Parts: sequence; C-alpha cells; structure tokens
Amino acid sequence: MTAHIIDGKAFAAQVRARVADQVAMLKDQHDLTPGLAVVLVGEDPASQVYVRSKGKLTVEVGMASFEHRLDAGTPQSDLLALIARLNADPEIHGILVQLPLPSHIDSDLVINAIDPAKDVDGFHISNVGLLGTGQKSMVPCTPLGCLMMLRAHHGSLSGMNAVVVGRSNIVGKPMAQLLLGDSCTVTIAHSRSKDLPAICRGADILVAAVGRPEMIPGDWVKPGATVIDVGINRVAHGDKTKLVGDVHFESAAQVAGAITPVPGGVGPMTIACLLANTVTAACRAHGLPEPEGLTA
Ligand SMILES: NC(=O)C1=CN([C@@H]2O[C@H](COP(=O)(O)OP(=O)(O)OC[C@H]3O[C@@H](n4cnc5c(N)ncnc54)[C@H](OP(=O)(O)O)[C@@H]3O)[C@@H](O)[C@H]2O)C=CC1
Ligand SMILES: Nc1nc(=O)c2c([nH]1)NC[C@@H]1CN(c3ccc(C(=O)N[C@@H](CCC(=O)O)C(=O)O)cc3)C=[N+]21
Repeated sequence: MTAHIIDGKAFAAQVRARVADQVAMLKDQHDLTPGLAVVLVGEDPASQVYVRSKGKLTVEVGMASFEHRLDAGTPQSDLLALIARLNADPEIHGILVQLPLPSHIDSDLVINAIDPAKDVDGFHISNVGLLGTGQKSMVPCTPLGCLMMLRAHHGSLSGMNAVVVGRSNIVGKPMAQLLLGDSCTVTIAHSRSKDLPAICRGADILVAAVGRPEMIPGDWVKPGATVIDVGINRVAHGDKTKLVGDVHFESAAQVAGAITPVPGGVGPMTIACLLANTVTAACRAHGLPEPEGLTA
C-alpha cells in the first residue's frame, strides 16, 4: 500500500485565500486592515528565513506587516518596552516573538507580557489555560494546522487513538489538547517513554514533533494510520543540505494510510494559521463575527 500524501502546501494556499477574502471584507465594510507584528531578536539564519516568509505572505493576503529586528544583545527591558508599545498600538492585532530567544532573555516572561488578545502564537499562559479548559482562545499555529488537515482528511476524529511524540509547549502539548478536544484517546510520548515503537504502533493518528531527523521508521507505523510529521530538520545531502522530517518518509509511506511530507506539509500550514489567527484577532478586537473555518 502507498499512502495518500496530504498536500499541506495546497491546503495552506486555500486557507490563505479564505484569509484574503476575509481581509478584503474587513477593509471594504469596516475600514479595518488587520496588522501583524513579528519581532526577531538576533541573527539566527533559519529564523530570518521564516520571518521573511511570514512578512511576504502577510502582505500577500492584504494585511499590514510590521517587522522589528533587534540585535542579539538587546536587553530584556528593551524587548519588554517594545511589546508594551505593540500591545497599545490599535493598528496591530497580532504579535509574534520569534523563538528561540537569546539565553539572557526569559522567554516565558516575554511571552506572558504580550496582550493575550494579540497573542497569535497562542503561547500566553491565559491562552494555554483557555485551550486546556475548552474555552475560546488563540490556538497555537502548528497544532491548529495539523488539526485542520486531520479534520479535512477524516471528517470526525472521535474515538481514534492519537499518539503525539514530543511534549513541548509550542507543539506537543497543545496538539494533544486539540486532539482530546476532538474526542481522540490521546497518548503523549517523549524522551523518557518506554517502548516508543509499541506506543507508536497503537496510533491511528501519529504526530511526530521531536526534532530528530527521520527517527520514526515505517515499522513503527500501524498499517493505514495517518502520520503528521511536524519535524523540520536540515541535514547534509551530498555537498548541500536538505530538509527532512522526524519520520522516515519512504518507509512510512509504504505502511501509512496518509502522510504529510517535509517540506510541503505542516510548515506551510503553520504560516497560514498565523495569518488566520491574526484575522480572527482583528475581528474579536472590533466585536465583529469571527470568520468561519479558520479557528479550532
Ligand atoms: N512545521 C512547523 O511549523 C514547526 C516545526 N517544528 C519542528 O518540530 C520539531 C519539534 O519542535 P519542538 O516541539 O519545538 O521541539 P522541542 O525540542 O521543544 O521538543 C522535542 C520533544 O521531543 C522529545 N524527544 C526528544 N528526543 C526524543 C526521543 N528520542 N524519543 C522520544 N521523544 C523525544 C522531547 O522529550 P523530552 O521532553 O523528554 O525532552 C521533547 O518533548 C522540530 O524539528 C522543530 O523544528 C517546530 C515548530 C513549528
Ligand atoms: N514564536 C514562534 N512561532 C512559531 O510558529 C515558530 C517560532 N517561533 N520559531 C520557529 C518555529 C518553526 N516554524 C516554522 C514555520 C514554517 C515552516 C515552513 O514553512 N517550512 C517549509 C519549508 C521552509 C524551508 O524551505 O526552509 C515547509 O515545511 O515546507 C517551518 C517552520 C515556526 N516556528
């Protein structure tokens, strides 16, 4: 059997088109242009690529993009002062502080300084709490993108066994919350889990968010399962480099029912969901009805 390949790139283009329609409507009928501010501290090359790509796609859907690049040695107090200004700025509906931050900065403190209503990453403790208790919140972009693809592929996820490998605050834990919210039976595995292959083999839905290139081989995958590969790992490839996921794609695609590729799977959906969250935040800020199909 060869798995259906879930085309995250095409799906993301559809999500961005819906965001663009919504933005056009907000401009036309409410004279409102949603704005997204992205803050980058330091010169990490991968982060610079993401930030550029976010800025370009933000403008493409008709929103206003504000980029703040601070040098690596920026004092934490300066970053907090910038966030306070962005929180107070009515033209800005979404704020994203690119992670990881340099080690002299306390990431939790910075994230929790963002107005939760503008926290389009969904990382603020109040959004985490709202999600955990099933209340309306800002939902983290990567797990939201994964959920959208899973719902589109399966319809209902109710009663399915889902295994999430990885327990980070930005991917693993919120992914598990969303799957639980859709009535999956959820297992969260991590570096201390015993017999990870056996845990994975029980999964109807297997989400890999580890950060280890091609760690999960096909023989850990239940025949017919849906595999969502969140991993983005740059590895040597001849005298160049290439991107691979946390799943060994070739072997897993022989066994799975459906699988997301890397690149072209979860990554593009993450950015599309960031734009979706920004439009949702703009609607909420103005007491307007939220766009349908762009939230969890
Ligand atoms: N496509 C996208 O849009 C995005 C992709 N990513 C990618 O997703 C991956 C994960 O990111 P992130 O969650 O931030 O990573 P973290 O490093 O924060 O978390 C990794 C998790 O994997 C677990 N882990 C590590 N080694 C093993 C192992 N051998 N067996 C089982 N579990 C293990 C860790 O366990 P423990 O807690 O015990 O240490 C930890 O919970 C990365 O490749 C990252 O680049 C991230 C964000 C967005
Ligand atoms: N506050 C914050 N929020 C984030 O959402 C966040 C972050 N910090 N720090 C870094 C991670 C990583 N991340 C990705 C987004 C898009 C792709 C993406 O579009 N990937 C393309 C390939 C891009 C390439 O070629 O390099 C793909 O998979 O097809 C990947 C990774 C968001 N992150």
